[in-house]
Amino acid sequence: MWWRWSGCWSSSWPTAPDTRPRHPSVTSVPETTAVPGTGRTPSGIRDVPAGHAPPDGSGGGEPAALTTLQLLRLLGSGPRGLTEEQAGDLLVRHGENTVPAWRPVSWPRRFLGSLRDPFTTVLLCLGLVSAAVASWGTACVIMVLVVVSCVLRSGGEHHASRSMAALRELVATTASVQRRADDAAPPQTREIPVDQLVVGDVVRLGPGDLVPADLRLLRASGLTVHQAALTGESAPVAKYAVDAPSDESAGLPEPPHMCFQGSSVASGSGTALVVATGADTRFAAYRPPRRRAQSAFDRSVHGIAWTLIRFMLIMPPLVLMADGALRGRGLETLPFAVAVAVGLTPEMLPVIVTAALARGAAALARTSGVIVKRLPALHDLGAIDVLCLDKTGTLTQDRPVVERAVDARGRPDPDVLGWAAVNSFWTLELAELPVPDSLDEAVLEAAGELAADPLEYDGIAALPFDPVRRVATAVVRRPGQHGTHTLVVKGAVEDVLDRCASFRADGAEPELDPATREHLLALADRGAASGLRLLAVAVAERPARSGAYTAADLRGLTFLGLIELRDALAPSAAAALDVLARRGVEVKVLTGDHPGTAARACHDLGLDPGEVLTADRLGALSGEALAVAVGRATVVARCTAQDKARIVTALRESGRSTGFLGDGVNDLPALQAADVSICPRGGVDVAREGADVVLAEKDLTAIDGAITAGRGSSANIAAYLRITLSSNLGNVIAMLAAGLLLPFLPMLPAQVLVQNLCFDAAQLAFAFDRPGPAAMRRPTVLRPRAFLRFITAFGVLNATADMATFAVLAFAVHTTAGSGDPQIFHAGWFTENLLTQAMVMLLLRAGRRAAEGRAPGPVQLAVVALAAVGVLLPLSPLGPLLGMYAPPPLYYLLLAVVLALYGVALAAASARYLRRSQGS
Ligand SMILES: Nc1ncnc2c1ncn2[C@@H]1O[C@H](COP(=O)(O)OP(=O)(O)OP(=O)(O)O)[C@@H](O)[C@H]1O
Repeated sequence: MWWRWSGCWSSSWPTAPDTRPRHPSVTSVPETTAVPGTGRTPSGIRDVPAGHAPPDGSGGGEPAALTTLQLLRLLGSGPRGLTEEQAGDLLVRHGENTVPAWRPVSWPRRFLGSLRDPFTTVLLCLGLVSAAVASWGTACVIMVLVVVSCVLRSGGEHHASRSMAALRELVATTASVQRRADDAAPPQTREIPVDQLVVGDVVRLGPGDLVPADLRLLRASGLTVHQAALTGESAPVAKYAVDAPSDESAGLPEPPHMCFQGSSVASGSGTALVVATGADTRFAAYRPPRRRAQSAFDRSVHGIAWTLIRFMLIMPPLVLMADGALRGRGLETLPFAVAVAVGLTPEMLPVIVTAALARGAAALARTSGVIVKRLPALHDLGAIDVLCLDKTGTLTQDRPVVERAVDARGRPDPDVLGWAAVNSFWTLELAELPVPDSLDEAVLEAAGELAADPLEYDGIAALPFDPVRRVATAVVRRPGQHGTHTLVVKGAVEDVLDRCASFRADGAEPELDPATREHLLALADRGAASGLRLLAVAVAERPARSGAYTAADLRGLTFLGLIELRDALAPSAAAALDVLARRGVEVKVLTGDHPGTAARACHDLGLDPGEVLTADRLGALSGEALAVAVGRATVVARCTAQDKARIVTALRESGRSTGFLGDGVNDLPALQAADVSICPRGGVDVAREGADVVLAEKDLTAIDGAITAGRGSSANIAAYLRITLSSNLGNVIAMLAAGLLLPFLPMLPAQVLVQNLCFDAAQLAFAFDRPGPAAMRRPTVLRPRAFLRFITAFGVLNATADMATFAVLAFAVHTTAGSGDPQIFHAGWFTENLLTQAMVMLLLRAGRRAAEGRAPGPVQLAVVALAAVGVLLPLSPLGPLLGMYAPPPLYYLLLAVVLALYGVALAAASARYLRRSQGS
């Protein structure tokens, strides 16, 4: 059955390209077939595989300058492609088609790279200062901190990048290659991983494909490519096959008959010969760095980090000056001042960020098949508060079925379906599209049931569907009518009507006046309002000609009627939309489809469509005005790729954290513009390759899972930052105060640093924590002001507990020992610091938890370990080594009271903070 396309289209396409009638094409982008012929003598080609020199000894030349025949002979290939054996040999000899810059970074390089982290740099500087004043103990402990944090960080990143690479393999791009089992066998088209391509392979290109290597076109139909990555030019560029290139065209920087790796197909299709792979491609030579704008979360974390670094840098001179002025101490205080600055550093931040993200991404891949290709995108996912998506396949199943075909009067008319099938069949056939469009499949399926046969016509030329023009055109010859060509056009109702001058009704073809046009649009609106998808069909007769057809020929058409298709709603969409709304994520549908169809789909899924906008009404708006207009709407219909990108950009610039879910070539600019780009695994190559997150299926439920995982990781990182910084700040305030009040240093530098090491180790638990449901309810945003308020408030509370401990310690030591022994003071304070830190970890974390009734496993364990070290270390043999002697029992008793009071204050403050932050 000719209308059953699935399978036969992608796996084996026998010999159609060589046997079908071929003609120049329909638009400014002509269909071209490079028939091998003769041309200039080649003069030296770079990429010729060894052993593939032309038998005529013609040497070589630039692939762009040779004739097709010369090039094929030079590469030992042919229009039917290589044999599997030849391809295998070439792969072994010349290696895989991968760009060297993409090879993974080794662990030692990562280790060196982690030394460039700002916190590490500051620590190293402080270590050097300590060494310069011969404070070797401090310098050694700082070095241990640096090495531990770099090993953990580079190890974590290395592990994360290896698992990411393994995950990326699952969504690796493939190329459609034409190969033969042996010399005598017919060519078979099959998908192979892009890295398996070799020079001489013949590949097929279709809309959305990434150009997998440097290629010379053998045939092309309406082919345009985006080559912005190579040239910076954002508009698609026409490409066509040329058999014998002129000097002028071959000498162009981007010859029209060559496609280069790094570009992608915007529309049309082509068959091409691979002329360079891997390191020999142009892309490998000048791949421009693609820097992404920092996400809001990254910006907040960096902002906080730099504030701390400034604070750390002013800390040692400040301590020195204050100590000098008030206590008359000199440079001997420097190691202590350095240790205080080190105590402020959240040096585990990069480690915890990487570990939390990698863990979240791995769990997501394991549980729902969602692959996060760029690790920080997991944060961005957690932060999105607006999700833009297309309609087809997201809200609907993308399995349209023709409901009926009607003429201009709205009466059933099988002829309309017959012409639509002619259009679908010949556009698919002549354009050699690797994957048929679902609307075309539906039309062919329905027409097959009516026994309509497009093969009665001869296909002449075709221009496949173009999302900007929104029409597809086939030029055919009716049986026996050699002097006439028939243009058969189908597409979006408004776009087809714009090209019509008359309409067919009751056997006549009256002029299409404005009133009839309005009437036909209203007919379409009624169909759309009941949720139907619509295709308008029109034809025109033209005298036969051999020259190319252009877009200008698509006018003066006769409107035939409409095809109405029903695309059932996706079963899980309604529930997923509801969950997204409850998570505080606003959904916006940006579609190329009819406004009525999109609004009805939203309505049926329980998403209030409100006022439905069409992209042409937004044309004049930009920036803030556009964001306001789009902010109010749920559906924007009739969007082109550029409209979708403008809308996403406007939302982002208005401060919304924006995600975009799309899978087609017309979604590409919007995917690039979004904070997080999400694409299903079945999306076109270029969309999938550029996406931050790849879903197993185009399913909104999976997005909810991904958002939850993102919020979980971000919540852990935010909790780490809040807890660490507030208790570090508290300790630093208390140490400075004690330093000024006491006749001796409140803690020795080595004690400060050991205490810091214990804190750091315990806080690693945050990377493995499971935040409670409260963290999942809203987008995770770190608001720096609120954040600073938090750390100041809790820091002061912590410092108050510390100061109370001084008093207690002084009292206990004085009553029992009769003197203020610094070693006992140090031990007492060490214990108190670690115990308060453990309490902060437990209470600030469990404050949220307790309300939700779940116990935090890893954090709880870390808290117990930290408390145990705090109590036992000064009592152990290590205590005296670090300059600490056991405080009297009375101290522990009084400390318990202080801690109990601190615990109550902390729990109350934390509950108040929770109430306020949940209310805001
Ligand atoms: N193969 C095709 N041939 C002719 N017309 C088509 C074809 N595919 C789509 N159209 C028309 O173009 C319009 C816009 O299609 P487009 O692919 O841009 O958006 P969509 O897939 O319907 O929506 P979404 O962007 O939500 O996925 C459709 O409403 C339809 O009328």
